Amino acid sequence: MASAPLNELCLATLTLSIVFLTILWYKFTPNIPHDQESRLPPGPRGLPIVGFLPFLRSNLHHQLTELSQHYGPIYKLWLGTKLCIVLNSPSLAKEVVRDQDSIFANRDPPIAGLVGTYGGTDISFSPYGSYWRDMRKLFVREMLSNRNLEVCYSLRKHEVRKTIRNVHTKIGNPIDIGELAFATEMNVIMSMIFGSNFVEEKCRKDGTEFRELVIKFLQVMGKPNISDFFPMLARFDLQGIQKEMAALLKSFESILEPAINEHMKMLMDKSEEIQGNGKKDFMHILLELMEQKNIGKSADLVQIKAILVDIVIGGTDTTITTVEWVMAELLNNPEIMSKVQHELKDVVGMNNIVEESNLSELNYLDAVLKETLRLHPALPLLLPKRPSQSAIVGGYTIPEGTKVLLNVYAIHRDPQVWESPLDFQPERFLNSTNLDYAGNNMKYLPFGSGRRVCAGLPLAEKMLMFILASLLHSFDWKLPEGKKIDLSEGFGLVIKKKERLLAIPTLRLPHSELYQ
Ligand code: HEM
Repeated sequence: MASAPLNELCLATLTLSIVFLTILWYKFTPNIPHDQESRLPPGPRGLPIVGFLPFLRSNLHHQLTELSQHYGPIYKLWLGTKLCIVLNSPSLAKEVVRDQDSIFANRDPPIAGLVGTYGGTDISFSPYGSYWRDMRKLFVREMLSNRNLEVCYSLRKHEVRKTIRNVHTKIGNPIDIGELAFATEMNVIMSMIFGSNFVEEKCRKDGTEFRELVIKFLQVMGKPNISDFFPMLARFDLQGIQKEMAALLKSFESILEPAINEHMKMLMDKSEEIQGNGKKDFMHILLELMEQKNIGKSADLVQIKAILVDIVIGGTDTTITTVEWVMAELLNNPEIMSKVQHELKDVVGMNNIVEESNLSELNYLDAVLKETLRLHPALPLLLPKRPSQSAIVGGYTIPEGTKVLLNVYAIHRDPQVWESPLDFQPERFLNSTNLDYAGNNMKYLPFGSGRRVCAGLPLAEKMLMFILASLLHSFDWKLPEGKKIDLSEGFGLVIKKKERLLAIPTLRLPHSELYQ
């Protein structure tokens, strides 16, 4: 008996909620003009109000690839009040990142992404325009200039050698490859940003904690958030995602702020240490440029911190995930691993350690890396785009403000584009002249293409090749007894292996001093 009023209450609440949501839906669903609506691409029918949202799965890129088999290379999904259009072919990619790049260079960041980047004041999520252009120029031309990358080689070498020494102490024991790659990449990035002292003091102490933080940051950013699909609900933060992201950003700041402050002080004191040998770390370049531009003081700091989020969070997880996938594919394909090591023996020699000058000669390893990024692109849907005006793509209308996903995962595995697309065959990259990372060939886009192509590409390529060549030249690797490779994927903005990869190293080089 007592449950009857409760049921009535539930029913009333439910009815009211439906009425409320219906009103909101009508009020906030973008008003697409009738002539445009009839020219939208096809797509699955969702439910009223929520659209396709209840049917989304956690491995979104798989699901979107399956949908392209039903609805064709361009289709639409209504996700709450948000219209989302997915592109799944090289010719459609060309229309967007080549023919109409200036319209599609705008981003559609998730709300968690905005919270995690101080309102999108970083490079990745800032809208297309002069602010983004200045920030990107500063990063690409100043921080990642050829000269600066050359000058920083000693830092990269120092960290990679440290990793080799570390593995040497664990010969015969299982090593977590992701953890190893993380420590190396993070130390390199941190020393390039703050100088090597910071790495010794800080990263060493908080290494594991920091890794968890980086992983969590990208997981939270990739979580489906009701606020993104019903923006009018964002203020309620119903899933607590915005709050969680704000807390993660605070933890990130607590690690970086002392170093930023120290640099500011050093710059103000014009200390010898920083002036000296032309070897400026990123922080120094950033602070100097900000000072030259006379941007207001508080704006400076926010911009600096936002750029650091891109480099530290965006740059490291993509790189280490890729190292992990390469090693997993090589352990799964021993004959390919042996070809890589043969090449290392020929190019580097068994009495030498890998130097960055060797990397351009390692054609087979380069092909292995490219093939891995074909099958396992770290960002399989790139970063979402939002056209700044309505456009026609594939003969269909894409209205202004739509979320546009370029499904690189589908393109990279399309049997009409690649022969035996699911097989791991590095040879397919050996004699191809235009399958590079710059996004010139629309069938291969692991770093995106057009104006918003990955800004960290020169550093990413150097680091990936250097870490992999060094690990594979110094050691032989095998799986722990009885273990099989599991190539299934986890969930998040960056697609990682579901299971951590453990592998056992044995010595490969003849002289112990090559491990010092
Ligand atoms: C394996 C390593 C990496 C992969 C696969 C990767 C991939 C990508 C992709 C797919 C995009 C989006 C492109 C688009 O939407 O068209 C991107 C953007 C970006 N990446 Fe990377 N990335 C990697 C490493 C790095 C590193 C090491 C850094 C920095 C040090 C970096 C910094 C950035 C930035 C700043 C953007 C935003 C560019 C913009 O919006 O203008 N990435 N990356």
